[in-house]
Amino acid sequence: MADLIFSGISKTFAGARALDGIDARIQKGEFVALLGPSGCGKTTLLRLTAGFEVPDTGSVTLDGQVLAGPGTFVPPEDRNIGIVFQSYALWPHKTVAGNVAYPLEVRRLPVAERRRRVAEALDVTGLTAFADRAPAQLSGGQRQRVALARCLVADPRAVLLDEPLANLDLALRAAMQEAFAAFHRRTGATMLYVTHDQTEALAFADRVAVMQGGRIRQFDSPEALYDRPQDCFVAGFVGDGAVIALAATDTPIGGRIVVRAVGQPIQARCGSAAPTHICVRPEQVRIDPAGPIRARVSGCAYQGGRFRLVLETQGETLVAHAPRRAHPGEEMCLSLGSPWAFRDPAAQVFPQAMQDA
Ligand SMILES: Nc1ncnc2c1ncn2[C@@H]1O[C@H](COP(=O)(O)OP(=O)(O)OP(=O)(O)O)[C@@H](O)[C@H]1O
Repeated sequence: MADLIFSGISKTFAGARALDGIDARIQKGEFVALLGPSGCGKTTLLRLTAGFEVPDTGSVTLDGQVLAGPGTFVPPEDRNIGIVFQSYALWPHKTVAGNVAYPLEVRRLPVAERRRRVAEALDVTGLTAFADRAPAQLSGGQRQRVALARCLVADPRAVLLDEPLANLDLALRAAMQEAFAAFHRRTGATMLYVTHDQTEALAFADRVAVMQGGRIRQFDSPEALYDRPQDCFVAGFVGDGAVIALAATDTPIGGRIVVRAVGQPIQARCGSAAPTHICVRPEQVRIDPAGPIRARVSGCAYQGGRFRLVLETQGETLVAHAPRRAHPGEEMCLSLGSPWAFRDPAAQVFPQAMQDA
């Protein structure tokens, strides 16, 4: 398996920019998710990697080989990259084993070698017992596992997965997410996984590239995206909580800063000299009778074992988790524990210093 490098990639369709200067390096054996709203360019990046599209500028390199770039284009069939789509694209008249064997037949591998590799791929994907069934006799999740086995049997340099679980129901998705993660652990395959479901991306990917408007906004581990988002889009798109513009800030000392938000001075963690916003996750909002922030409940939803409260204070909306139900209109006091303060590159307004506020 191989390093996959995107360098300065842009792609325009009929005057509309689908990708706008993508730079990223995916390491050998990494499981990377491309996460972002509809139309942000995830599928286009995947299709460029597979060779179904050609970049306008920039290059795609796999294990030191330029696949696409100025004057170079390696056709899809010569890239040895496996692809799993949400539509399983199985041969209906072939058995499970026949479908999985197909790429090896095309390559004219000897029969004994074919049998060995098919048996191995069926074993890794938990399909050995289904080898002789037709695709029509399988569930959606089993069919998706056949597609995965067929892709793996060819020993690809990288595996691309385009929303592979989009057609499955919720319970099956959870089981299949676990199956993909187990598969990744077992094979060590470099995997690029497109999804707009952040639970899926955060749960299993080593790193997640959060995309918007054809650009990668942040490429980080799931915990870094959640704890230390770099801009308002990532803070709002990944995870639950609130993004609040700051009225004023102090000078940061040792990664901590006092900021003014929701009418209070608040101790925050910080990674930049002049933050413009804070990201407040539900775990950082404490319902505390002695807390300095007065808030009014505007919503309450049961989430299995806890309630998600939506709280209004000083024109801002916070989210908290609570052990008991609260009612709209109910008032409560809150304290905030260490939200994350960051500087949004697009922020126009520069916060005042605390002493001016
Ligand atoms: N073949 C094409 N012709 C014209 N426009 C295209 C083509 N393919 C993609 N686009 C446009 O490029 C942009 C990015 O599309 P892309 O499919 O990569 O987004 P996506 O993030 O995968 O979205 P989704 O989650 O909805 O699949 C969109 O505005 C889309 O309409």
